[in-house]
Amino acid sequence: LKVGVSCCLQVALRIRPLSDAEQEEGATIVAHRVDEQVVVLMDPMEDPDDILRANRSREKTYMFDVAFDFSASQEEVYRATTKGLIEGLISGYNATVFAYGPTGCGKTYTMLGTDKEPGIYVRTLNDLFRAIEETSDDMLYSVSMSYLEIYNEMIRDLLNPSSGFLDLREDAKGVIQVAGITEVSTINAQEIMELLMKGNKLRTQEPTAANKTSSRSHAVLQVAVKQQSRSRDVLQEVRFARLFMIDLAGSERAAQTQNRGQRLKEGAHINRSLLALGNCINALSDKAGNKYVNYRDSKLTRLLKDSLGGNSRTVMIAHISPASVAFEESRNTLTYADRAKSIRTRVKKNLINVSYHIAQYTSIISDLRSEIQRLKKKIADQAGRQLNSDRTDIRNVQAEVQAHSSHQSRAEMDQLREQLLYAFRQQMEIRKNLMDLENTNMEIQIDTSKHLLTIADWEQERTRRRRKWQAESRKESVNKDESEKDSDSPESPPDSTETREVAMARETLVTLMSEQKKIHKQKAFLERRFLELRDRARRLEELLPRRVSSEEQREVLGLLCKVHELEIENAEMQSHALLKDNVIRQKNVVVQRFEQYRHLCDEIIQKQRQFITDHSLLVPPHLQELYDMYMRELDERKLDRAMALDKVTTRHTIKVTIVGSKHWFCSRDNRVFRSSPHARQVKNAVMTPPPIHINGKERQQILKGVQNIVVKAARRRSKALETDVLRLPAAPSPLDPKQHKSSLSLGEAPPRGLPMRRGRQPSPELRHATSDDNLSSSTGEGPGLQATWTRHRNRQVASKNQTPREVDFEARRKKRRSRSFEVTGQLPQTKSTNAPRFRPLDSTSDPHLHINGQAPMLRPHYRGVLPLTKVRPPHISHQSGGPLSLLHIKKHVQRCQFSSLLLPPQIHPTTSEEATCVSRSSTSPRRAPAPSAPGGTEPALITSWSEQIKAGLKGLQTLCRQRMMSNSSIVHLKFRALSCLTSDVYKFLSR
Ligand SMILES: Nc1ncnc2c1ncn2[C@@H]1O[C@H](COP(=O)(O)OP(=O)(O)OP(=O)(O)O)[C@@H](O)[C@H]1O
Repeated sequence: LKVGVSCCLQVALRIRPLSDAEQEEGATIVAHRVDEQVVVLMDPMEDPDDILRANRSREKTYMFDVAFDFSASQEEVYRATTKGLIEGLISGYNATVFAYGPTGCGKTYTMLGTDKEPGIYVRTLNDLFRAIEETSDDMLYSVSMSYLEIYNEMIRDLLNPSSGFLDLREDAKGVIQVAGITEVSTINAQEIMELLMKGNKLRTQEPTAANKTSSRSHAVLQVAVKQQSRSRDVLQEVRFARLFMIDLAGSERAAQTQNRGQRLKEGAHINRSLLALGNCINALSDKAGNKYVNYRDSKLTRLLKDSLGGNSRTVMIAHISPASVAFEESRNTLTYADRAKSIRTRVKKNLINVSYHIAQYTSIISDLRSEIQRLKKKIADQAGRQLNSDRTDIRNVQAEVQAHSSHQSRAEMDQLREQLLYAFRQQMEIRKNLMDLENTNMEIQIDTSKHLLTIADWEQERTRRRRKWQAESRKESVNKDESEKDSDSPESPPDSTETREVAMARETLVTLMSEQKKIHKQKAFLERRFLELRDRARRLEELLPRRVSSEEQREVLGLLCKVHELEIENAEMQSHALLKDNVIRQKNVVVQRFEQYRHLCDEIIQKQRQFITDHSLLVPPHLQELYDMYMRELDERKLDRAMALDKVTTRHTIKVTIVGSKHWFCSRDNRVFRSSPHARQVKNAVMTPPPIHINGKERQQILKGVQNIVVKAARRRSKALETDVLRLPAAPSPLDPKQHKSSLSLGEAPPRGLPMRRGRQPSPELRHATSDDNLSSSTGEGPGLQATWTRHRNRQVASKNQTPREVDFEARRKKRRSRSFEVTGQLPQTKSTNAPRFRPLDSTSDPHLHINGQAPMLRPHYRGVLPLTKVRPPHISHQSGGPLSLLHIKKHVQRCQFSSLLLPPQIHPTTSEEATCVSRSSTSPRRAPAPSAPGGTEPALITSWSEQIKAGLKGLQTLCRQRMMSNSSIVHLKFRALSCLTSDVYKFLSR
């Protein structure tokens, strides 16, 4: 807030016409307007024959800023009192207009008026909105309005009476506010008038003997105006101001109003608050300024605090009746009004300066300005010194001639200086405009890319949906015969109508394009103009040495030029800084997108992993390897470091969340083989997830009635295992280390029909599979075979150590998760012939699963399992996707320099020999070909995750190509790798 200017409270007086009642009473006119400012009040009780009082004046004269009598129109009153406040209001000056006077003297008439003769409220608002409209091309306004009444010392919202009584509060700046008042934002005069009329009807009005439509409350209309420039500037000024328009209740004498009961009580309150107002006026008008101003005596004075003694231009319109019968009231009113004239308020403009991110630019410019000022002063001093020397050497003719010539040269130099300054100023102006244009252009570009992204996202989504629909309808058409097709027509294609957001994005794009064109034109024009001006300035600079005689002058002008050059250079630098800033902002948008996808990737990988763990699915070695690599990547915070690097570069905060408690890890039993040092390291670094507690009730529920499902599931799984083994390639010879190594990959699995691992003990996996199939063998089905695929440790342990209760619990848990189990107790038809998905017996060895608050007896063999609550039930569908090949993955992984991170296999060899082979081969990345898909189905959920990831990354790739992505390229590539991993998991699951 700027320092205020002291100004006096303006006081106007209005004398209403004699009312019918007064005429009937035979009252005479005692109040006369003498001229525009002077009013005379005559005492009707004076007896001209009273000799004792003969020398006393019969009349009292009052002078106000303006005075009106019965002949004054509403328009005249408004023009002379309030109109002038509007300009100040929109420039940021608070204003108050209040009508004061005894009851029935015309306050409401002046403020509200009638339909035919509207009062100050309407006229002010009309003019305010007109003024706003006139300047709305350059300025941006927001206007809000509230309307309240103070009735019996209680504040009521006239725009929302149901809000009850409101309180007055003082904000941090000491401005009085009405807490919870309704503020209507509009710049429509008609709308405001309607609200006003509505509010006024709610105002407490009762007929009294003195006035048929006596207002029993003080009505306060508050209009708040906020204004700021539309054009973006280095320093943006926001101006705000409040206008109070107050129609006070009239002071009254009980005898005159003949009020009783409620009216009398109202009158007492009105008089009390008016007395408080009078006291404040007295105190404020005290010439010595010693009196304490007690605003706190009434709500009215608290509300008027700023209007009376603070930051406001205030107009008081005092009202009196001209009738002799109202002499006393008129005299009191005139006395108070007269006193109020000497009240001074300190008005200041309410300004907030909003500086933008180019604040540094402002400071440089202001420094340069002060430098220019200093130079100007130097020139002026020099001229002054010259003048003085002229005077002293008046007798010296030679000096006279010199003076003459120096005067001439000074004039010339002044002219030159003016021209130079003008040229420089214009150059600066153009530079500034160019910067603004550049800034706007950048913002448009950012907006454009955002909208393009919205459209691209939508189009990708549409394509995805279409493809899905096409695949489904193809499948349907294969399954259904013709007659069925006729009766049950296929689903309609997915809705491809654009969303509102996309339509709006397209519309906005068109507008942005045209804006951009306009900006380009303006820029070209300004650049041409700038070049012209620069040439002109250079020509002037060249003239300098010839025109300027004094060396000092030349030096000064040279400096001036230098300063301007620097100024321009600075402006250019700032312009470049802005440009860079905008580029960074653009990049940041892309990085943020990457971040989103990274989280998505993490989530998918973990959920898929959880899925694998829960259902004890077999994990091919190369996938396990990739997964371990992913875990290491997470543990070593590599991605986060890359993100941090990007953060530093872009100076933007990108939230990078480490998966934290979701870290989980699967290791082999040390009794069977020794993990590599790195694996141990990773294992040690893995965080343990919180244990899962299952309450007794739930456990009981779980235990009940799932045995059948367990048996059925096991049977089906065994069948499926059999099928899988038939599809697996031949196993290598156990004696050949190379082949041992290769045996870990599916490509070198035993040939179809060959017995597994002859001449050696079955691997734990195999043993496990066999033991697993104990259940199925009990149903008369043969054991399933599983050779080289990694199986979860816990499965083995579970089969040995699990109690029936735990088994039952797990089966129950599975049941909850699998819809197909729930409905039929069997796997769906299409799945039953394929790889097993659900292993009800396997997951109960989860070390973190506490039943009845007790830790399980088993030692955990893998640490960290996602909490059960994180796992979603797999939604079964029959759609196949196109997973990326392993080669493809490797390509990307190598490109990202992941190859060095492809650590020795966590691929779970089944014997110590195998472990040796593995450790030997640990330095080279696996080259296992992608397993041939046995064909089958995958849960739709996983399909959609993978598709989302792929589609998203594809979009990002395109985006990266379009933009400068150097800073984010690492992150990008890593995301690619993550995506590949996810795809592989997906691919695996789809078997
Ligand atoms: N200047 C005027 N010209 C014509 N009629 C007027 C004028 N001033 C007041 N009146 C009339 O006088 C009557 C009383 O006026 P008004 O209700 O405005 O008084 P008031 O001061 O608001 O009274 P209260 O304090 O009791 O509300 C109204 O009927 C109004 O129309």
